[in-house]
Amino acid sequence: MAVLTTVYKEPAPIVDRENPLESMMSRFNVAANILGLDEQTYNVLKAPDKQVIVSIPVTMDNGQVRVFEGYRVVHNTILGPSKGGIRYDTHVHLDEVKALAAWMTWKCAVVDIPYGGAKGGIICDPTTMSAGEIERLTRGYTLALKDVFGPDKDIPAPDMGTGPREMAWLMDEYSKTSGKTSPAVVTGKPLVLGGSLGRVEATGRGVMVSAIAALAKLGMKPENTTAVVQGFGNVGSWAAKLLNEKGVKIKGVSDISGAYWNEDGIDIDEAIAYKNAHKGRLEGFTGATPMDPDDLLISDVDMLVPAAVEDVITEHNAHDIKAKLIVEGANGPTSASADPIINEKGILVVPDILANSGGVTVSYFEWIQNRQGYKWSEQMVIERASRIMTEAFEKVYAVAQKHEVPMRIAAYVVAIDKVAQTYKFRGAY
Ligand SMILES: NC(=O)C1=CN([C@@H]2O[C@H](COP(=O)(O)OP(=O)(O)OC[C@H]3O[C@@H](n4cnc5c(N)ncnc54)[C@H](O)[C@@H]3O)[C@@H](O)[C@H]2O)C=CC1
Ligand SMILES: O=C(O)CCC(=O)C(=O)O
Repeated sequence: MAVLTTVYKEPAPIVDRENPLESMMSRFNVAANILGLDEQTYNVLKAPDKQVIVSIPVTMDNGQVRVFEGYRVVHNTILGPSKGGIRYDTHVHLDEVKALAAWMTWKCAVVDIPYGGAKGGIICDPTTMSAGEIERLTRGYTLALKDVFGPDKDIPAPDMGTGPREMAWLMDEYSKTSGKTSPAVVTGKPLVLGGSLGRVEATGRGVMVSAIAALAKLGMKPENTTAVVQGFGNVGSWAAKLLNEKGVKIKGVSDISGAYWNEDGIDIDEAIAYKNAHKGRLEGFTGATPMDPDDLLISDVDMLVPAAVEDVITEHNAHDIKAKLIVEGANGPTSASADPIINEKGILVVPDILANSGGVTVSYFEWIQNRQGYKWSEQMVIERASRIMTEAFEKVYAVAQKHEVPMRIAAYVVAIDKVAQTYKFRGAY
């Protein structure tokens, strides 16, 4: 018989991190002003449609029951069913999930796919949990949110700390409760369960596509470009690999275990193989020299690819950045306090809601394939996603030129304009 213990919350220190919701709102406000957004639409878009907090009891391997806290925030559904990943991390908190959900709304609008925005998260440390514990947690979370999720309502996907394995459990649990196999309820699934070819690498590939487009605007060639990548999980490792294949020399990489530098360029395939053989961590990697992680983002390279967590570029380190280009693989890696400093320095930033939108774009393709019951070729996925990303990049770049604003603000302008126009036509309030 399992013993019930008190509500379990991993320590979630958010010290030294700015509030991502405030960062999101401050950019939203600037873009809303540029658009002359009416007060009614502003107020509707400011507030998430739905915020659900659930307690998930999980029998741990030692027989004790821990109760985890989970969230799902649906920001907006005017463009279609809400879409967004699920994060397993000790730092998950409601304001973070609210910001991530809103970013999903803007991201889907920027790449013009028919989704609203949502995000979920559970406060937990998956690195200290067994596969069985994570499975029970994922199934419990799915059950608790079975009325929120649905192929036409709210469609989750992977984010930090989750991947195809968790999406498979979610799909299975949802299918059992709804009495029919429902692959389209979640994307990022393993291929055999209806996952799409190209989804695993899609976000990193989109980062690469937008980085190459940005380098062209700067008159730089990939083969003469140096870069560092912060975060070596799904997004970071794929971005590093695909940029490297285009000729970019990746001099530094980092993950939660530390940062690693090689002046001659890191062998990315070797780093990925090392990580895969060492529980997803680079710790002890001998193909590079350990360095202070704080120095990675201010190192002497042309391009930064933050692909880990929020608020790593702040007013405290922005002055020291030497790169000419920042391509945001992560959501919210740059806090609003750093924006004026970065703009003053003339650094080109490809913002998160554009640069990392390749993931949700291929998730959209996965959802279409599940509904069609027809599998696309990898080439088709790559070509269509690259075209969408390139068109979105050019559109945002043109809006930035027109309004003489940074690409980040331009991306918000494009997104909010689309959502606001949809409200006008639907007359939804
Ligand atoms: N997986 C996806 O398809 C998408 C992910 N993103 C965003 O990309 C970012 C990374 O997500 P994933 O790669 O999926 O997560 P992941 O869980 O696969 O990898 C996260 C990586 O970041 C590292 N990390 C964590 N804290 C760090 C720190 N303080 N400094 C340096 N490295 C640190 C981890 O060690 C790991 O290497 C997140 O912001 C996520 O929201 C955005 C769009 C889609
Ligand atoms: O693939 C998806 O549906 C969403 C991925 C995600 O969470 C993100 O883009 O931040």
